Amino acid sequence: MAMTEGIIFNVQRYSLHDGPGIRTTVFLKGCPARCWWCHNPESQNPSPQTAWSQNRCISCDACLLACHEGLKPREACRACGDCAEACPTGARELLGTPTSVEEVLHLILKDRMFFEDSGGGVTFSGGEPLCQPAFLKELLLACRARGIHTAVDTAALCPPETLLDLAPLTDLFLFDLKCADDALHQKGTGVGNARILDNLTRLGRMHRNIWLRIPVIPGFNDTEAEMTALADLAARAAGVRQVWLLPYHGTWAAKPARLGTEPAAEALAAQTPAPQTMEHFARLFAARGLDTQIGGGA
Ligand SMILES: C[S@@+](CC[C@H](N)C(=O)[O-])C[C@H]1O[C@@H](n2cnc3c(N)ncnc32)[C@H](O)[C@@H]1O
Ligand code: SF4
Ligand code: SF4
Ligand code: SF4
Repeated sequence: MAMTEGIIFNVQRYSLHDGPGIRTTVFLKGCPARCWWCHNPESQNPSPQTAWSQNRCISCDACLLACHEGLKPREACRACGDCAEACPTGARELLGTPTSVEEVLHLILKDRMFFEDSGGGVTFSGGEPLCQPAFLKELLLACRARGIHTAVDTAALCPPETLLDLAPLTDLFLFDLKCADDALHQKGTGVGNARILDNLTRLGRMHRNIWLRIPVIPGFNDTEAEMTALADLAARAAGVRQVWLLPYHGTWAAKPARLGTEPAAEALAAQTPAPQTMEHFARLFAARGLDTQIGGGA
């Protein structure tokens, strides 16, 4: 097997919200979008980076001593991870590790028994997993060769050739749609949605197992007009088996401080939508004949 490496920032075992059954979710680093609500902001930068949690720090200076460059400021840090390794409390972390296909596979195979018993498998998420296409392709091939069910959790922010090349190797797509209006999409995520919609049309022509995932984000797409437009779009798309409406949650909240960034003003004001709001939006999709669920994905 080739020794392709990718950058991953987390592997979550026993995940119940990223497709059917019990799953291992592998998070790949790098994303061209900057959704202000993103619960994985540590995924956006494609390179390994350090983080620091003030509330865990006991001011022991072990990290300072470990960094032979005197604890580099963020811009000069080469993300070697020595400071994180020296930290006794986990306050200093390295987010993102170059990892080979074999290493990822080794982790995945630990849970094979759970996959078989529950109808689960592995989900590749991120970040935008399609930003590391060669790595992802080898992982998908390796899983296929071992009969492991695969899901790719994507916002389809990639050239169509990349998506279509990986489609025959992927058992399930968790395809994210964030809003129908291009200008609104640009405003909320930093990128337009023309490529995403085109990718959905192309994927639907060749793949029969797409679950659309639509995050319901207050102040962004939680309007009757947007949800109706998304429901129309979902009803027109080919290959869609299910629609999942994901209520916004604020689990990103502690992350900007760790990453040394500022949260967006919209994020500070956002509240999780009420269950009645979610149910109302779900009815818009169900009324168009779509099998619609509210929640995380399974
Ligand atoms: C972090 S994304 C990674 C995959 C891909 N980049 C995408 O956006 O679909 C995984 C899922 O989390 C959802 N998500 C991100 N931030 C969220 C938040 N604050 N509340 C609810 N869902 C969120 C996304 O809409 C997507 O369905
Ligand atoms: S990751 Fe390496 S270079 Fe960066 S601050 Fe830590 S020890 Fe220094
Ligand atoms: S090693 Fe960890 S606990 Fe000690 S000063 Fe550095 S960040 Fe704080
Ligand atoms: S596309 Fe996904 S990973 Fe990228 S910023 Fe948006 S929610 Fe986060």
